[in-house]
Amino acid sequence: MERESSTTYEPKRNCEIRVFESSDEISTDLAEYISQISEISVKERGYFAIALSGGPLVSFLGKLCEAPYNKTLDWSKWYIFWSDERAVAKNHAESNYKLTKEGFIAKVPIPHGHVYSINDNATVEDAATDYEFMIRQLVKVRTIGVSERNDCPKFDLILLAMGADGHVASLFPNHPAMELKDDWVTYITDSPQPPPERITFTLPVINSASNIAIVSTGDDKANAVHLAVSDTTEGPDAPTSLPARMVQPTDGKLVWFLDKEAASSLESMNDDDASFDRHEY
Ligand SMILES: O=C(O)[C@H](O)[C@@H](O)[C@H](O)[C@H](O)COP(=O)(O)O
Repeated sequence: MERESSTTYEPKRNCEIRVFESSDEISTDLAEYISQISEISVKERGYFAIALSGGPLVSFLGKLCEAPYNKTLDWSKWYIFWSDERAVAKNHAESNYKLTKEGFIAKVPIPHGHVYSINDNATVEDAATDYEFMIRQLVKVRTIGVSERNDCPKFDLILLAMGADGHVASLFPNHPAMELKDDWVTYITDSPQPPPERITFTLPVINSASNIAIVSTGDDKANAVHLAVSDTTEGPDAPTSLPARMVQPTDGKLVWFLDKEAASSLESMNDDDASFDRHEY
């Protein structure tokens, strides 16, 4: 795909930032990005283990269901997981599973048995335990890779959205769930955004992925994007408790997909904290 890079900053933090004119352009580039990672993963490991999030993310997967990807990708090697789920029934309008099924999975030939949804028929505590157990089984047989650094699952790709408060998956600012080091999957019962009960990957799992993409649009995200990618470590803006900032792959690659509005605060970064590669397409 032809790309033009308009501005490049010396990267200090380990990420790439792609800025687009419209959601449609994000969708186009994201499809190519996912397709390339899927092909590499299938070639190298025989599988493609991808974790999705809920919310608006599925609306960016439309191009992946169309030509050429619907014909060229080896969908039989895809394994689908969720980085978080809201504690609602699978047929509820707010179910991440339902949103993803209707907007993506039903449109591509991924084998039914490769879709690992989170149990909606248990307490959030039990659902988190079950999901972690299931992931452990799949790590053992290497359907999901393993991080050599910490034995965490190494998903080929984790796709995240970000809220205006900087939350990713169901990890919210200042929430104790952000501190978990040994759990892979946890639950919360006090989400500041409804519904209150949710199941979520922990930061060690997110950060162990080979590839992480954060897709974020809208000017309400501009401040969180700025705090997440800046090098500020002191002062009132020090974003140590911002979940999106804590997404720091240990051995993988992080790419931000932003529209111009979400990227608008990046323009004000000066040379001292211009800490990212910025490309406009
Ligand atoms: O799980 C949820 O309750 C939300 O859907 C959430 O995680 C969402 O991804 C962000 O809030 C970004 O959503 P917007 O880009 O639509 O603001």
